[in-house]
Amino acid sequence: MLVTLEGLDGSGKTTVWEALHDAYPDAVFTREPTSDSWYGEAVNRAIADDDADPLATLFLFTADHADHLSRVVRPALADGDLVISDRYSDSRYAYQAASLRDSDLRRPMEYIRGIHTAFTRPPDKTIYLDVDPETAAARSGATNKFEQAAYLADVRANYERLIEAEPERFVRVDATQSPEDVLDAVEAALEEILAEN
Ligand SMILES: Nc1ncnc2c1ncn2[C@@H]1O[C@H](COP(=O)(O)OP(=O)(O)O)[C@@H](O)[C@H]1O
Ligand SMILES: Cc1cn([C@H]2C[C@H](O)[C@@H](COP(=O)(O)OP(=O)(O)O)O2)c(=O)[nH]c1=O
Repeated sequence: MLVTLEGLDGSGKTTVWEALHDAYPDAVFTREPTSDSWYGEAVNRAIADDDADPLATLFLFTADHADHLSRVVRPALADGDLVISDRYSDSRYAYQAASLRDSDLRRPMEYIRGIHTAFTRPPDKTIYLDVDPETAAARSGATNKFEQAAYLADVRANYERLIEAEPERFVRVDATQSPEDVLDAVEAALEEILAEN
């Protein structure tokens, strides 16, 4: 089963993902952008480059996703493992649709979803750490172009569209709570998800 963690920068995904290692020692913990491939390195170069072309950046993230799927996610799922990914395809649908909002693409989110459909493996469940853009930008330190509050407001609106389209896939957690309470809520959500399957 594939469970993904999504949310704005600074929503606390990585904090939760790291804490979950103790509770689920047999799960496969992974992330996007990947941290152990040259595709992930290429993505990190694009993130750090304020002048990177947004469409080119979309394809770099998507290439990293393709490699992540074939190298990590599909083999782990084939072995029957629980896979917990810190960010996944919804990050592209939310972030790159915001980056491409003023581009020549008429419907960026639909376009981005379209290029994934043929090859991706959708998550079974997605835990969405919900936080306002100001808190997100403050927590993340606004160190890269994706971490600015105005941009994050667009990204958050895109996540809301995704949740509205597939309410049964998402579990929303209030990420403005203390780290302990956020972790408790995520662990409770995961218990329920695993009990259902
Ligand atoms: N619930 C929380 N309340 C306050 N600060 C938090 C919370 N969760 C994480 N943080 C802090 O916010 C920053 C970003 O957290 P992180 O887990 O890296 O978020 P993300 O992976 O979603 O960008 C870190 O400094 C972290 O210690
Ligand atoms: C996976 C992914 C990340 N991103 C962005 C979100 C982050 O600003 C940045 C790096 O992701 P990440 O390392 O997960 O950052 P954080 O822990 O702060 O949330 O890349 C996209 O724009 N599209 C994507 O598909």
